[in-house]
Formats: sequence, C-alpha cells, structure tokens
Amino acid sequence: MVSKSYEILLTLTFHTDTRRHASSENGNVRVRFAPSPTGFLHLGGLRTALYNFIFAKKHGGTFVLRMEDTDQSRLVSGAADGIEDMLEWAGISPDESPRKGGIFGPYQQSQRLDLYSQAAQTLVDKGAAYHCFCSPQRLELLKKEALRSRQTPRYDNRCRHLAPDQVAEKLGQGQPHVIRFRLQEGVDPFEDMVFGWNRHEVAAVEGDPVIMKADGFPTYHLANVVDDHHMQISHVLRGTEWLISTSKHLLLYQAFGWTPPTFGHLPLLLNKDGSKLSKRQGDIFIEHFAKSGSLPEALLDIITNCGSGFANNRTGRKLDELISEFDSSKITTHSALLDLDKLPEFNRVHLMQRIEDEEKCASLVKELQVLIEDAYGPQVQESDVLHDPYIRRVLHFRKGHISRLQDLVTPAYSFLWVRPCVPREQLEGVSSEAHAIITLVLELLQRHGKELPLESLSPELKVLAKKMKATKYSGVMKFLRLALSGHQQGPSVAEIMVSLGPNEILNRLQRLL
Ligand SMILES: Nc1ncnc2c1ncn2[C@@H]1O[C@H](COP(=O)(O)OP(=O)(O)OP(=O)(O)O)[C@@H](O)[C@H]1O
Repeated sequence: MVSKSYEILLTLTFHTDTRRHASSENGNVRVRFAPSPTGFLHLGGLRTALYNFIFAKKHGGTFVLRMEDTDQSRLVSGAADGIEDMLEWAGISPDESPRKGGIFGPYQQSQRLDLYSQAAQTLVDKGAAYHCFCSPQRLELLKKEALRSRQTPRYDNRCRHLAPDQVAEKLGQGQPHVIRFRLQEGVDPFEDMVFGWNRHEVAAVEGDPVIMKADGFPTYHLANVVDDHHMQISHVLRGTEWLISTSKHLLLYQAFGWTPPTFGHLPLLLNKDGSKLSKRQGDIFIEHFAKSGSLPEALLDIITNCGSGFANNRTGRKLDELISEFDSSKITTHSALLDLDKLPEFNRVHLMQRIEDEEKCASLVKELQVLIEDAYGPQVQESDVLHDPYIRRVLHFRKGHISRLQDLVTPAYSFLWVRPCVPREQLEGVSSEAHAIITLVLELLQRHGKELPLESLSPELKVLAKKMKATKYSGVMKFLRLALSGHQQGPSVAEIMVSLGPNEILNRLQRLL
C-alpha cells in the first residue's frame, strides 16, 4: 500500500503536450476491455469499454473482451455472461471474446493458467523473480509492526536472499510458496496518452509483489502483462486507478524483454456529487437500465457527454457519430461527473430518432405491441389498436413527448388502447350541447375520410366551436378530451384525434349520442 501523498510525489508529470497518438498506427490497433467478473457491468465499466470500442473502430482496429477471473474468491456467478450480454445490448460487441473466441483465445484468464506458470518460471530462470516461502503469519506480523511504527506495510523481500540450494530444498519438501517479482530500482518514465509523462519509483515504496499465488493462480499484474503481450494488445486504455501500477507493469515487460503497449489511463465516471460509483447502487448496473426501458444509445451518449474526448458535446449523438467525432487527444485527466437526472432527456431524444427511422420504428411497434398486450390485453375492445398502422401513428404523434416506450402504457395513455368509460353526467357537466358537438365532429370526420391531417384539424375545431351557442372553445375542447380520452388533461384534442384515427373517434362518440 502506498500513501496518497507519496503517490502524488512520485508521479512526475512532464510534458502533457507531447502525447503519442495511434492515428499513425492504423490497422494494427488492438485494444481490450478486461473486467473482472466480480459483479455485473455498471456505467463506469461501460464507459471504459466504450472508449476502447470507439478507439478500435476509429483506427480500424480490433476490440477484445477478456475476462480477468483469476481471483476465484470474488467471482460472481453469471457475471461473465452478463458482462458480454450487456456489451452486445449496448451495441459495442467485441470482435474477440470468451463467447466468440478468436485467434488469441481462450479469453478467460482462468483457462490460461499454464501460460502464466510458464511466464513466472521464465522470470525465475532469468533471476527476475523468486520463490517466497514466508508464511501468512509472518506477513501479518510484518504488517502489524509497520502499522505500529506508522509505516506503510510492505514485504521486506527476505526470500530474495535465499540461496539456490535452500530454495531447492524447500521446494523438494513441498513447502507452500508464492513467486515474487524482483522490483528493480530506477524505473524509466513512460508517456501516458492522457496523463503525459509519468514514473512511479515502485521499489522505493513497495515490497516485491506476488505474481503467482500459492494456489497456482497469477495475480493481476502478471496475468495482465502476459495476456496483453500474447494477445498483441497495442493500446491499454483502462481506468485511472491503474496509473500507479503502470511502472510496475513496465518493469515486468522489461524483465521479459517484451515491447510494452501504449498506455492511456481514462478518467473515472463518478456520481454528480463526485462520489465513487458503488456496486451497492443497484441503479448503476446496465441490466437495470435495459430492463427499465433506457435505450442503449442514450446511455452511450450520456456517459460520453459528461466527460472528455470530443471537441464538442451535444445531446443525440449515436454510436457512429461518437466514433467519427472522437479524438483521443481531447481526453482530459478530469473525472466525468454523471447526472442521471438527465437520462430521461437523453432517452427522449434518442427515442425520437428511433421513431423517425423506418426500420427501427418497426421494432418499436413490435415491442409496444407486447407491452400493450401485457398491460391491457383483455381490456382491449378494438383489435385495430394492436396493429402496425395504429401503433405507428401513436408513436409519431407522441415522439418528443415520451422518454420511454413504457410511458405509453401508463394510465395517462391507457385511452389509446382501451376505450374510456365516462359517465354521461360528467360530460353534461362540461357542456349542455353534447349532441351538437358530437354531430359536428362526426360531420368533420366524414369530410376527411380515412386521414385526419393535424395541421388543418386545430383550425377546423376552432370553427366548429364557434357554432356552439352555450359552450366556449375551451369548453368544447374539454368536452372532447373527456369524451375521447377520459382525462381532463393530456395531449391536445387534435393530437388525440389524429392518434385515435377516424374509426375509433366515431366509435367513441357514437356511443354517447
Ligand atoms: N467508475 C468507473 N469509471 C470508469 N471506468 C471504470 C469505473 N470502474 C471501473 N472502471 C474500469 O472498467 C474496467 C473493468 O473494471 P472492473 O471489472 O475491475 O470493474 P470494477 O467495478 O472496478 O470491479 P472491481 O471492484 O471488482 O475491481 C477497468 O479498466 C476499470 O478501470
């Protein structure tokens, strides 16, 4: 563990303006999103996955999904599949993954254990790593002593100094052991794509880290470096929490004699008050958004809109626009503060775009059919309301007013699917000229035939209202709204009429005569 102030002291930031860019390396770009299946995908993870995806697509490269499931004690059942499902749902499908496979597979670290043991042995053979036989009790004691004297606990590297015959003897006796990496002093600075020049003198603050645990599983540091090398990852774009470990990873690359990838540490997504997104906040999981009617493109838009990486931010950006407008040199070191109260607005804009797209609208119609059946099935009196033309018309008239498809099956919109029951006395309370109003509206319907044009309907209703003796325009509108929707408030009467269509209006009004 390193104290925060020490970390800052050791982070030497030189020239942030001399960043390396991938644009010159088009074609060979391979990036990876490497989550631990210790929980389901949340908005923060999605953001980092998205930046990897965008970066890959921008440079004609490959987006790899790798499951870092070596910490067996923290695995959550179903999480690995859940993460891949949610990337698919979000439309940022990996090119290579545990499920899809690929030439560098398998893509689950738990299935690559031999590779890590061989790698660890290579380091031992080179003298860059060593077997450590210190017991958990000894390590605990070291920790307690350090804390008592107000020091940062660190391993004292005792087993570094074991003679080869001592090691052989202990191994021969089958003594439990781990493998530790021998940290070298004097690390070279590296140029991070976002944070510029950095260097962490790890050997000065940490004991030699474990790279292979007693159970034969590697730790993050080894597995990550080995896999990034073997999977030919060109750019490691990951959360800023890994910035401090990068010097350690570079020492590993050096010990193996491998060329390291380019690193870019992405700012984290935080709550709008600056607090960390917590897995205990149930509402940050992507599955929650998918189930509650958020559109994937709205989520991708809001999580990029609140951060950097683009020359300008605007609402309504779709994935192809995110890719074309992305500029990695515009990613700043500031955290991205997410205001989820704005999500309905993002969803509204993207739902409108879907409705305007012929093909996407056809899928929305199908989805809405299911929602209507579920919500109102047996109460639907007229089967036309379940058919494509009616639902499509409703979608076009309500676009821009609703932020989720589900809004259309709330009680406020039930009148679209189920005929309202309005007591005659209530209608008579609004106007004593019910018969006259209905007759005039039926005449209006006859004039128009099958289509009701919204533009001319409002002025026509005004003219119609003028013919009334005892009811003002507002009273006529109130009457019609109540008769047609059963509500006293809601969309304009003209919009209600256009949505319902002539047949349904006829049906609803004739019953009142
Ligand atoms: N709030 C966040 N904002 C941006 N990126 C994040 C956020 N949280 C995690 N990431 C990034 O997502 C990737 C996968 O992370 P990981 O699966 O370890 O998620 P995690 O929520 O941090 O889980 P754990 O607590 O188990 O480490 C990493 O690159 C990590 O840096």
